Amino acid sequence: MAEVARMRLTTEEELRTKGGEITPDDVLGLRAITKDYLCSPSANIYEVEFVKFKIRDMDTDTLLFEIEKPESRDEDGNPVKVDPSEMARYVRYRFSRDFLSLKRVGATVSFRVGDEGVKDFRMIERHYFKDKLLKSFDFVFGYCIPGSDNTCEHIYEFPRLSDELIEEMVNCPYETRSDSFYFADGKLIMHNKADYSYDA
Ligand SMILES: CCCCCCCCCCCCCC(=O)O
Repeated sequence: MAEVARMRLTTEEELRTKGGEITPDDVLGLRAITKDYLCSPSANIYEVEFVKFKIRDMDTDTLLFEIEKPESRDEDGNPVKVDPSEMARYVRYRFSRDFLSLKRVGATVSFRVGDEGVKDFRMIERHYFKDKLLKSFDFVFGYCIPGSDNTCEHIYEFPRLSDELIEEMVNCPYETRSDSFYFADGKLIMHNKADYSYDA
């Protein structure tokens, strides 16, 4: 509670016009899903490239979702670097109602970084239903060495959702949304969005 009271509230409009870099504290102050991206794909100066993502229910070790990017190759069969501006920044997930009763979900992400090391790589991901903030996650990847392939799993501890809220979320597909903000050395370098339905 004390932490929330100390937090500086921010708005998307304010961050869009503030000038300079967007910081973790800036996005932690947001109380609504953003309408647009807070940085352009070209802000990804470290050429971070996500190549694989999977999530599992940690209590039963059941795989819930998995996606792997097929590697692009040139005519000689050599891997081709993907232009960051070509990477999808928006993902739509369709889960069943049961997903909302899970307690802990493990998300394993594999990513490459370019020729420069990434200091303090961190993701802040904020989940909303309509205009309500459900939970904000803060995952630290730490330092990534130049040219490295990295894989790590972070744990989403689910918030407790009332039966009424679950019912509403199931009945309002894609009105549950998230903003994923990625920082390197305290500066915003990537912003991805997702939306969710729970009626599969
Ligand atoms: C229902 C509130 C808690 C939500 C926790 C959801 C965990 C979902 C994991 C998938 C997040 C992927 C985000 C993305 O693709 O950018």
